[in-house]
Amino acid sequence: MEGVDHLAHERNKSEFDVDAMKIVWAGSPHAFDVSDRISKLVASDPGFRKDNRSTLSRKELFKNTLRKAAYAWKTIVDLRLSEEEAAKLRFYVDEPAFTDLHWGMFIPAIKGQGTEEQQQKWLPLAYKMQIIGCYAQTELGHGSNVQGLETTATFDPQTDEFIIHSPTLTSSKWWPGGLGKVATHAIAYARLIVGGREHGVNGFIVQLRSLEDHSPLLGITVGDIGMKFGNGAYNTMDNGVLRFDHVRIPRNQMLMRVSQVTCEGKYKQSDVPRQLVYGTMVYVRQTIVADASCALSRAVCIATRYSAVRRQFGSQNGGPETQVIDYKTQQSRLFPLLASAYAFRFIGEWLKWLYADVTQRLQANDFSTLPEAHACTAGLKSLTTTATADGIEECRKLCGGHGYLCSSGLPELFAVYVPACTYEGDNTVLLLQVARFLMKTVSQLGSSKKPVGTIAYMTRVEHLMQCRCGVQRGFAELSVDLVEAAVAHCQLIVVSKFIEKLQQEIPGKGVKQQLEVLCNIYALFLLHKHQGDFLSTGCITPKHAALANDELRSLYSQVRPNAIALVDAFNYTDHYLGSILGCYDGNVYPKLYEAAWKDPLNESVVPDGYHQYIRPLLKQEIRTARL
Ligand SMILES: CCCCCCCC/C=C\CCCCCCCCCC(=O)SCCNC(=O)CCNC(=O)[C@H](O)C(C)(C)COP(=O)(O)OP(=O)(O)OC[C@H]1O[C@@H](n2cnc3c(N)ncnc32)[C@H](O)[C@@H]1OP(=O)(O)O
Ligand SMILES: Cc1cc2nc3c(=O)[nH]c(=O)nc-3n(C[C@H](O)[C@H](O)[C@H](O)COP(=O)(O)OP(=O)(O)OC[C@H]3O[C@@H](n4cnc5c(N)ncnc54)[C@H](O)[C@@H]3O)c2cc1C
Repeated sequence: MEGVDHLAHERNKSEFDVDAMKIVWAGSPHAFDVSDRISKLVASDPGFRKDNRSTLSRKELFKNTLRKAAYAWKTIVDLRLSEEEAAKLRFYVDEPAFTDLHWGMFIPAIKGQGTEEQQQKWLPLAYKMQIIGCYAQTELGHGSNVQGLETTATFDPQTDEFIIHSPTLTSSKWWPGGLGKVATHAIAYARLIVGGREHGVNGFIVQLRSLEDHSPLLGITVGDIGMKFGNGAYNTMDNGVLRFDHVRIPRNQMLMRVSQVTCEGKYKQSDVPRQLVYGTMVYVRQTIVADASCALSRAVCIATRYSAVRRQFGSQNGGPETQVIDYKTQQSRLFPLLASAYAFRFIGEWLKWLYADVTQRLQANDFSTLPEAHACTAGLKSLTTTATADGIEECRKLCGGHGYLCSSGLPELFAVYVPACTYEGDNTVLLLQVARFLMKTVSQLGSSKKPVGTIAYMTRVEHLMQCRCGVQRGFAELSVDLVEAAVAHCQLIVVSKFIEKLQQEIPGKGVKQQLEVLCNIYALFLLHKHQGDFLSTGCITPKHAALANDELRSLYSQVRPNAIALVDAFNYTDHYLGSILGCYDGNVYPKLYEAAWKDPLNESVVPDGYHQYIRPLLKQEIRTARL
């Protein structure tokens, strides 16, 4: 029945202060207040409805996304929302759109790679959305290999301009979000050519469309690259294709914090690492880790609530069947994902600190932690997105057949999320960067340069390297093993930072105890999953492995009474979850049944096409093959 909490009995089992855990999940009382207020604002405004997405055509879907983006912007302006509140509103609108790239990449690129003068010119226009930007780096022929990009930017000293050109088909910009139909400007990455000499890939601000009638400017060919994975999902985003035909831009539209070109045509490289040109990608990778905890926690919330609602088998003398959440197999699949959601939340908090710290150091020309920041953002982006994409799919399976319904929210969540394993760096390519960092660290063992921070533990392998220092096989030859070592390195960071989180003051009855249980589940589940490596290297004995298994089962039993409260702590509205299976009150079956009849296919009891195709079949009016 409506208004009845079908999960009340589960909520009454909780052994900790859920409101206190909500603050821990949000990060602070202030962050909780902003999230709670804005999520409810979005949920209560019919202008942000999203339950019809799977029934719209691509063009209807895209136009609806533009409407919502404009409506969101109007809401932000009318309510005078702060930058933090506005970001939260865009998050809870929950629809990939051009604004993700305008706010998430175009603006950060100007802030990170533009000079003070360039920031003063372009940021006010971007913040007021008087221009809409995208990040145009990837090309048809190159994405991972940034140094392989083919677009050219040739300096013309006669006119003090750069000529931006797409020399080949494969140099066409391909994938940039927001590019296809909306962006008026791009940060385009191109090979800088000055006086016939190449100076690597740099970023250039290029206007793409008229601010009067939105038509593409002279020399610009631009459009959408077409439908992507899934129906609604990421098709709300106009990922685009862009070709330049000798497009001229003023010299001062090359982002010049890292490298400069003078009006005399002199190329100058600042005394900063050239990799700062990649700074926007590092920034986005750390935000993607926080996004991973959001996406995984959504899926886990849905699967946990539904696992408590769903009963199957086990009825004794006509009594109620067993809740599937009580099956040990269901717990062994679900609770490690619940623990991962919390683990990724805390590693996301730490990575945000690491990024802020390296940014502050860069301002003082201190580049000492840049390699570690690159390795951590690359590795943790790879680890958390892979685990989250796999976790969302596991949550769909944990919900049985109903998990495959769009009304469960899981198919769309999966379809929107999985590209995170590719965008902002293919996950394997990024792990290879971590592996390169680890090997460089190992090669420096024994020198005066002692490993610190997240690689401090590597001093312990020093003895290994000394006895094996002569044995070196090619990086490429060992890359599979090195990628596994990179994953293990990142997992160690996640576990370490979870443990460090527990050493902080954590208010609320039973809250720290619950987090300790989740931390132990996360760590022991990894040990169980990789026990072959731990056993073969002698890190643990078979008895240790058995003890870990026993402890995991015990920990699952400890989580069980708190599972619903632990997902309630995410404080997601039913609107944001977009899932009948995950609705707060657990009143699933009536809602599933009601939703079915709303499908357009049920607008008529006799389907279109019956008289044309089915009736002739049934009436044998179609010659049938001799049976
Ligand atoms: C239904 C609801 C759904 C809810 C879920 C929603 C979830 C999503 C929510 C929000 C979405 C947010 C919006 C996201 C939208 C998508 C955005 C995507 C945008 C993009 O994809 S932009 C393009 C990204 N492209 C890449 O990442 C390219 C990857 N390739 C590279 O980074 C580089 O090519 C490379 C690093 C792999 C190699 O570079 P290269 O110059 O060749 O360098 P190397 O020779 O390998 O190394 C040399 C040296 O440099 C060091 N180094 C490399 N990179 C960096 C760096 N970034 N910073 C610092 N140092 C770096 C490297 O370590 C070497 O050092 P050494 O010499 O060893 O000391
Ligand atoms: C939804 C979505 C949104 C995007 N948005 C943007 C955007 O806004 N702006 C933008 O510029 N780009 C964007 N991209 C592009 C994205 O950044 C690239 O697709 C991504 O960097 C991967 O590069 P790639 O496509 O060249 O993959 P590839 O590198 O071609 O990967 C193909 C395979 O090759 C393997 N591989 C590649 N190099 C190596 C190597 N050295 N060693 C071992 N294996 C290797 C990879 O692991 C992978 O298995 C987007 C992509 C998607 C899917």
